[in-house]
Amino acid sequence: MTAHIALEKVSLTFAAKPQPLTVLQNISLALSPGEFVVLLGPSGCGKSTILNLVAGFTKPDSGQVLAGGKAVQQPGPSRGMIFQQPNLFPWLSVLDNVTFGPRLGKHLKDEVNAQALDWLTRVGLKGFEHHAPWQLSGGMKQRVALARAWLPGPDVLLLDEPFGALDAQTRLMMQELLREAWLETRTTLLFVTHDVEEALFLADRILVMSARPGKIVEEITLPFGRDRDIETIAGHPQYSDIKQHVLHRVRLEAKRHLS
Ligand SMILES: Nc1ncnc2c1ncn2[C@@H]1O[C@H](COP(=O)(O)OP(=O)(O)OP(=O)(O)O)[C@@H](O)[C@H]1O
Repeated sequence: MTAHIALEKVSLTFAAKPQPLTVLQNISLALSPGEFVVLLGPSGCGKSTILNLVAGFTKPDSGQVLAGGKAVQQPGPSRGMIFQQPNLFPWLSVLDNVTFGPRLGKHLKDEVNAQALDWLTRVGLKGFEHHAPWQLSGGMKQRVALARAWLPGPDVLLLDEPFGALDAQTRLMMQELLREAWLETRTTLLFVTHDVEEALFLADRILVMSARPGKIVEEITLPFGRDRDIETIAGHPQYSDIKQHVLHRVRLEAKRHLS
């Protein structure tokens, strides 16, 4: 199958002081259409930089970044991004936050509003469309961000530690919500986290990165199936071994980073 997203021999050095900083060196990776891939790796190894490259915010010094077989030239609605902070406009209602992008593109207001209400219902925010962001909890704000990212029907969603600031209970609910929306839409997801359990629950495949300059040092395809459940996954016969292995690998790379 043709890769939906690909980095081919990508290198990137930032012009930093006192010396340039090589963040990625000759890194390659590929995601199939509809795949859910999680990136794990030490702080500063270049995970967000990879998302920024795929989003089109940054360009590589060498190598290629491809989406749907074409070189990524600039950001576009087919590649959405969700950050740790929901970044909502405080002066706009929930509905206006969700519809902001499509309305800028002069899409029909009634049609966009109907789709936005549909997404707000899916993320459990029916009845909150006229609330202001300050009237919402952190988890509710991140639900708005999910609805906003999914509204334009992106082919790819890039998620940069989207649940990192949430409490454990809310995080679990958001993970389940994300999986449901992903299974329904078949969007290709590239998700960055530091949380190994989160990676195990969410991913089809985990990519472990080395310390900077970041490379993929291990790839683990999870055997849990797509129809998994947060309450039963830990009972899978391979869960403990895989968790231990991934934890060990991630800690090893983090130690290398510090030594
Ligand atoms: N635009 C930039 N200019 C200069 N340096 C940058 C720029 N963007 C990122 N960096 C540096 O590149 C390195 C990699 O950053 P990146 O955010 O990709 O790491 P990360 O793996 O996502 O880290 P974390 O897990 O801590 O979020 C860091 O040292 C960062 O300071």
